[in-house]
Amino acid sequence: MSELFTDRLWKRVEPIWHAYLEHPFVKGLGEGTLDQEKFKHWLKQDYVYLIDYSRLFALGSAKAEDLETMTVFAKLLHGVLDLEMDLHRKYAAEFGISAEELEKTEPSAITVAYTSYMLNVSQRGGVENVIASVLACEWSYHFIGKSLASWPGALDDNFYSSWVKLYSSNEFAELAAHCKRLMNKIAEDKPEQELKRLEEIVIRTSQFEYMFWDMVESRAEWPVNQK
Ligand SMILES: Cc1ncc(CN)c(N)n1
Repeated sequence: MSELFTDRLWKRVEPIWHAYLEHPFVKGLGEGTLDQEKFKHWLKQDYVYLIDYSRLFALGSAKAEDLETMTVFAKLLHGVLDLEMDLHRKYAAEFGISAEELEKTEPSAITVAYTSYMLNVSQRGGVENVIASVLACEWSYHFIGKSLASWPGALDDNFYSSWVKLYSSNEFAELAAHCKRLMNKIAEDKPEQELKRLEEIVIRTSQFEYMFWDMVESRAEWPVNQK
């Protein structure tokens, strides 16, 4: 049996994704010691990130050439809007932040750069660009969730255990698996040159993921504050 495209991708992204586990923000989540002001920054930035991320699934559905692919993108869209963003809304309520307030968050420079990159790549290409753009996001969070779930105490009752539980859950695993299956199916008949191009999108988005962790750790917004 020939190698799956996602196995090939894994070899390229593995060093980047292992660096996430060494990142102070991610470590703080797993150890339950993360500064809540930093987490609040993640919560707000990630909420507006996920709004644009959802648009990608809607775009994937519109660009799909068959009903099966259209349905997978629709399931992924539902997964973000309901399952994942519900986690954000619940945490926000604990901070006394309403869903409306979350939605009004001003996206930071990195949030804009990351979502604009994915939207640009996806709008310029076919369904293969869309799935390559969204893959690292869904798959790497599940990788992080599963890794943190094996750390001592990460699933015990602490402020961040709901975070670890969601991203290591079977429901979230299924969303990541949908993305991987779709990526492999679409890659099946693609020439090497095209596979290389898709691989680069996955590497870039993996790098953006690291930059997003950095941004929330330092609570960065824009370099010059106008307020
Ligand atoms: C930045 C980012 N990347 C990935 C995920 C998981 N969907 C997320 N919520 N936020």
